Amino acid sequence: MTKSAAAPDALSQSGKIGVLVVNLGTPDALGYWPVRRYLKEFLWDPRVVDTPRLIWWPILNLIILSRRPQRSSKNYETIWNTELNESPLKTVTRSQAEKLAAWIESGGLGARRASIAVEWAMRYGQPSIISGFHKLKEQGCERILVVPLYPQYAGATTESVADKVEQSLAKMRWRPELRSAAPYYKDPVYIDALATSVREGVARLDFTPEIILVSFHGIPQSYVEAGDPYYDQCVETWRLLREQLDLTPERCPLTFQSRFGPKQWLQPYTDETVKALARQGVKRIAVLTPGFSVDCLETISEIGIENREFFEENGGEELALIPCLNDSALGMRVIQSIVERELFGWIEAGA
Ligand SMILES: C=CC1=C(C)c2cc3[nH]c(cc4nc(cc5[nH]c(cc1n2)c(C)c5CCC(=O)O)C(CCC(=O)O)=C4C)c(C)c3C=C
Ligand SMILES: [Fe+2]
Ligand SMILES: [Fe+2]
Repeated sequence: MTKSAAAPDALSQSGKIGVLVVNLGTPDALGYWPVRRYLKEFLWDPRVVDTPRLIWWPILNLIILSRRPQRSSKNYETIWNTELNESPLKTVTRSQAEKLAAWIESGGLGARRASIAVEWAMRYGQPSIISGFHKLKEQGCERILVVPLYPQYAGATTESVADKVEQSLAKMRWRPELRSAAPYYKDPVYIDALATSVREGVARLDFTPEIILVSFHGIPQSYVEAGDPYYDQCVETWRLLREQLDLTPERCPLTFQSRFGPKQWLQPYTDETVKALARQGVKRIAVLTPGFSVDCLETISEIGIENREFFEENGGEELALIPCLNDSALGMRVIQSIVERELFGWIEAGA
C-alpha cells in the first residue's frame, strides 16, 4: 500500500482526501494466457475499438486472441522486469505513486498539513480501479482525485478511465466527492520537463541526432473525425515543445505509432517515417514519446527495438530512444504540480 497520512487537522473534519493515480494496464505475467486475458479486456472496451460488438466479437475472440498473445508475450519478454516479475509500466507507475506519497508526507503541498492517501491502479488488469477505491475508502477518504496519466485526452484512454471509475463506484454503491485531473498536454511544467529531457537525453548520446522525432501513440482517424480532440492536443504539445527547443517541424517531425487493424490511423506513421528518413540518407535520429508517462512495450520495444531495426535496415546508423519522464525528478515534478493544482480548494479549505 502507498499512503501518506499527516497529523489530523481541520481538513480531516471535512473528509480525508485520496489520490488515485491511474495508468493503462499491462499483463500480470508473461505467457499466452496472461497476455490473452489482458488483451481481451483491453480490446473489448468499446472506447478502444468501436466496431459493433456483433462483428467485433468473432474477430477478437476467434482471430486476434488466437495469435496475438503469443507474439505480444515474446515482445513483453524483451522488456520484462525480471527482478519483480512484472512489466515496467507497473514498476514505474507504482514508483510514481510512492514518490508522490513521500513528497506529500514531507510537506510537498506547502505549509498546509493535509491528510492525503495515495494509491495507484490500472485501467485494465491489476491493481484494478475498484481495488484502489476500496483501499482509499478503508483509509477514510471521502474526497478522491483521480489522476489519469495521459497528457493528451483520448476517448480510448482518459474517457475509458472515467467509464471505469463510474462503473466501479456504482458497484461499490459509494460516491465520494470526485475530481478527475484534466489532460495536461500544454501544461508549462510538462512542456518544460519534456524540453529538459530532450536536452539531457541528447547530451548523453555519443552522437548528434540530425532529427528529433516526436512519436505519439496513434488512434483511428475516424475517432478524430467523430470529435476526439486527441490529434489537436498532440499537435499542441509538439508545437510548444519545438518552441522551447527552437526546432523546426523538419528537424523535429511529428508521427503516430502503434497502429492496429486495417483502419486508417493518424498519420504520418512512425515506422514509415523512420524508414523514409533512413532512405533519404539520415544517419542518426533520436525519438521522443511524450504521450506516454511511463516507458512501456510501445516505447522500449516498438521504438527502441522494432523501429531501430527498420532504421538500420534502410541505411540509418543510430536510433536512440529518449526515455519517458517516468518517475524521474522531472516526471515527478509534473505529477506533483498536477496534483497540487487539482486539489485547489480542497486543501485550502482545511489548511
Ligand atoms: C486497438 C486499438 C488501440 C487504441 C485505440 C489504443 C490507444 C492508445 N493506447 C495508448 C497507450 C498504450 N497502449 C499500449 C499497448 C497497446 N495498445 C493497443 C491498441 C490500442 N491502443 C494494443 C493492442 C496494445 C498491446 C500491445 C501489443 O499487444 O502489441 C501500451 C503499453 C502497455 C504495456 O503493457 O506496456 C500503452 C501505454 C494510448 C496513449 C492510446 C491513445 C491515445
Ligand atoms: Fe495502445
Ligand atoms: Fe505496439
